[in-house]
Amino acid sequence: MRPFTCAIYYELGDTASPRHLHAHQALCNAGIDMLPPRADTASTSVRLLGFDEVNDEVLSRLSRLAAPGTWRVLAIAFAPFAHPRTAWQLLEHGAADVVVWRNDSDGAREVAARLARWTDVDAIVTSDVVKRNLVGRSPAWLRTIREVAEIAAYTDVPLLLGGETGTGKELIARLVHTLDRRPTKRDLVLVDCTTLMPELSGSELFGHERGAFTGAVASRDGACALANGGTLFLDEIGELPLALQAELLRVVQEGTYKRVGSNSWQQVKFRLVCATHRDLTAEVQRGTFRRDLFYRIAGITCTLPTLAERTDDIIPLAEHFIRQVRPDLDTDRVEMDDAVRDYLVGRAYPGNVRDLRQLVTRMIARHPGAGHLSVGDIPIDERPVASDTVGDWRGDAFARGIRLALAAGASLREISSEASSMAIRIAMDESASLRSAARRLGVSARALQLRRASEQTSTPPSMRPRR
Ligand SMILES: Nc1ncnc2c1ncn2[C@@H]1O[C@H](COP(=O)(O)OP(=O)(O)OP(=O)(O)O)[C@@H](O)[C@H]1O
Repeated sequence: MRPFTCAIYYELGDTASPRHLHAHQALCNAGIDMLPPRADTASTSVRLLGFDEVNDEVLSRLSRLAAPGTWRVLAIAFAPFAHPRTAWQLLEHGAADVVVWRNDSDGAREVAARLARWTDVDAIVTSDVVKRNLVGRSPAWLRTIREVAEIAAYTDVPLLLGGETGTGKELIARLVHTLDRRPTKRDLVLVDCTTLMPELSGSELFGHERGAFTGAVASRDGACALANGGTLFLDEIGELPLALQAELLRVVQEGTYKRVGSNSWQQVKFRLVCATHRDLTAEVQRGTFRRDLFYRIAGITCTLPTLAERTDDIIPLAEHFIRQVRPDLDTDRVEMDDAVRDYLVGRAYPGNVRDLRQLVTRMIARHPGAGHLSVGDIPIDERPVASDTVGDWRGDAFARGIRLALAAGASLREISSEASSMAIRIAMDESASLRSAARRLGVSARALQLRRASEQTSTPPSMRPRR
């Protein structure tokens, strides 16, 4: 067993109780390297928090210890003193894990097993394969990566990745496949469910026989067959047509499917990773996503943090993208001015990491290749508007418009709807791309695209904006 460096923390005053000393001895016997009580050295990697009862003082000490970016705390509650509510309270106050210590041999074994798991997961998180592909050391990001690494290495249950657009769901799906420890692991197959055509009856997923539909000139394997023995990543699973949801349920549940146009069943086995930016539980409530399928694909769910929740990662990500976009540049010499750094950190990113990547790409395209990246490299449509053109928009002109609308008998709904349509039209007219218009409006590009599409279908042709 690997030796662990850890400190045991006695909560009941400075003198350790016999129970704690017993536990201490049992942990030492289990191969866990213990530091003396109250040792407070920065080099210790694990801290054990042992206590007989949970009171406010213990909980607030725990919260301080486990504050983001400080310690990962494994709390030990000594039975029979631990109340059934205790474990929850400890988790709520930041403990990463809780062991209820029933007797010395079980308790020590359990602690050792948990620490071994932590050490293994830490080794994955700090491995080259993770560091090379995924940038980020913020507490929110590290928490996510740890969770994903553990799922990938120790389980094969279906994983559902949530999170806004551009938060890195596809990248994480690829990581799960890379970290998967199956000895005979085969390929990763990616399917974007927004591109599945219902009229092909799921041929992209299940394959088809020759002549199954017009254009099926030869039989073909679908994604399920290609992913057999590997990983199937279904991106934007929330967009999967209802008819195909039933078919997919059978594959996930029983591992069987039929090719389109065939009567014989095929067997498959793959790891399933799905991703969505939608709230699938709300879709289940609305009846647009099957409840049984939802529970099948969401064996474990993991929601990726937005860039706003991990602002510490913005500059390292920007530097990573500079290196990616211009590998020919001497990145040590292409530094960012403080003003550029402040701008990048303070800016809103509705499209999250993808937005940041696009912005850095545009900046580096303007950069001559020598010297610092300065505010002059910031694209024109990104620059602040001169202050004299920015008045109080809720002023007289706005009120005049509303008065005219009310006088013409417009309802509140019509006024609100027209105001947002006009904002979209103006932002689109004044921006170089849909993405930068979306940024000005504080919405994601996808949301803007959907909104424009729905306006175009609901507005009579004569009233449609020309763009
Ligand atoms: N932690 C990260 N480190 C490096 N690059 C990242 C990271 N997170 C995201 N990216 C990059 O950001 C872009 C968007 O990531 P990705 O496509 O994985 O997001 P997504 O959540 O799947 O987006 P969508 O929901 O729109 O499909 C990609 O270019 C990806 O390489």
